Amino acid sequence: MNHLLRSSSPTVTAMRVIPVAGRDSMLLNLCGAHGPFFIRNLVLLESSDGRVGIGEVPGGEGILKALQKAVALVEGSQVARYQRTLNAIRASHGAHTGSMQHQVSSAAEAAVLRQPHEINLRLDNVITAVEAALLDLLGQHLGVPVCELLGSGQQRSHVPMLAYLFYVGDSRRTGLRYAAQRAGDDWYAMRGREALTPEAIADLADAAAERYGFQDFKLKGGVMALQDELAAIAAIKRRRPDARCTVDPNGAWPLRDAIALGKQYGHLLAYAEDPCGPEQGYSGREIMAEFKRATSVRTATNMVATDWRQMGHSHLLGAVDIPLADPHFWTMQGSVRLAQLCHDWGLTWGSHSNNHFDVSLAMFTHAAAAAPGRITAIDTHWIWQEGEERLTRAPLQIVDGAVAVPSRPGLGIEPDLERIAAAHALYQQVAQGARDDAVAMRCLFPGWTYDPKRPSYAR
Ligand SMILES: O=C([O-])[C@@H](O)[C@@H](O)[C@H](O)[C@@H](O)C(=O)[O-]
Ligand SMILES: [Mg+2]
Repeated sequence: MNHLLRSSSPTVTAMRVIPVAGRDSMLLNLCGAHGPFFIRNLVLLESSDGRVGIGEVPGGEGILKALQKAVALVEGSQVARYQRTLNAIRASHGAHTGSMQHQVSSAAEAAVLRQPHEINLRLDNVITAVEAALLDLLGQHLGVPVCELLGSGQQRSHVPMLAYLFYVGDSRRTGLRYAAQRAGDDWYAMRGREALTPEAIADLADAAAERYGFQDFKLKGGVMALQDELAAIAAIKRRRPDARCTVDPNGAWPLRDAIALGKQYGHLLAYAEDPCGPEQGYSGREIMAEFKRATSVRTATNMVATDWRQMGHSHLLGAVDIPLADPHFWTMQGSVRLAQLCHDWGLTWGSHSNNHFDVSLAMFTHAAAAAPGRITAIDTHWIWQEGEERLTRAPLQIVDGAVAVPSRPGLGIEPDLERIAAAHALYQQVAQGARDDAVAMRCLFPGWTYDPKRPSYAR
């Protein structure tokens, strides 16, 4: 490198890694139930021109430690040379430049059965946290929004989001510290109350649509019997015939049943997300391809095409129409690169999500804003936190089912340091290591264990 190059780039003067926690409802999934708190990791960068850049990624010790290890590589670096800094972090983990597959968890962790929400935890989460914060700083320095620095630049003014619906357990029966349940029929009251039937799911869809204007709906499945989850979709469609609906059982449905019901009810679905997973020695990609061929239902995934190598296999098999390229594990740049490929190859880009704060909402928004062509409404868990949680002064808003892309420079958000300190204090009080959704489920069903092929609640 030529050290004599003159650069007007600001430098990073300080990097802080801050684990934070927020409150959640008792959302059910294949792995159990969300506990009363979720955790995330934040990166805050200060620059020599007096600015602050921010990034947010999943919580957990592995990512936290890897981010702390990156501090020495980030501090003192030039903001405009962010690629060089990201490559240095990759190299410090033994990854090649641009490699997408290194895990940050230990070999021992990798050896145990990985649950759906663990599949996407890897070095790219670490890269993304720093990448987002550096792009935020660079955008502010140059006076342009982050989406204009990604791929071929900004492609849309609004990003469509979907209503991510969950069956909700009765948190009062758990003895855990969930927020008190409220009376009323607006979204904020309903999101904390039990919802276990098709009509209750349709009520949630109505309340979410009323509050945020959604036209797209996703039900987290793997909880009830397959036909009951499709009955919940049918209940939404009865009330909203034009709704675009999908269901995501995280690969739990046996292929035979999924094909039989997919043929009967597939017309209700805009696409099916990870309907099936590995079976009888065949990979999830092979089984998904069989499902698709047999039912003609389009498929989406955040489980079987989660990096470039898997994408290659998936494409050769014709397994997936909609890769859900969450920037938190594809990186912001990687996610947009995949969006460009989807556009050129006739696939549809979308994004997966996990519980997140409003920093991630901005990150999703900028990545999706830079995705060319027709995209599918992207996942966000934000509706389960919106109104009570925030780490920025003015979170982006979901209006008419979409977020307007901010025209302010960088990510277009302003960190609220007091709220961040409070979320960190909560983390210190409640964090219990890695996410384990079995804990809350065992409060309802003592001795409950995860089974990737059995619904978690209706057993
Ligand atoms: O929040 C959840 O329970 C979801 O199941 C999440 O963990 C998944 O990673 C994700 O949303 C998905 O689409 O599979
Ligand atoms: Mg999914």
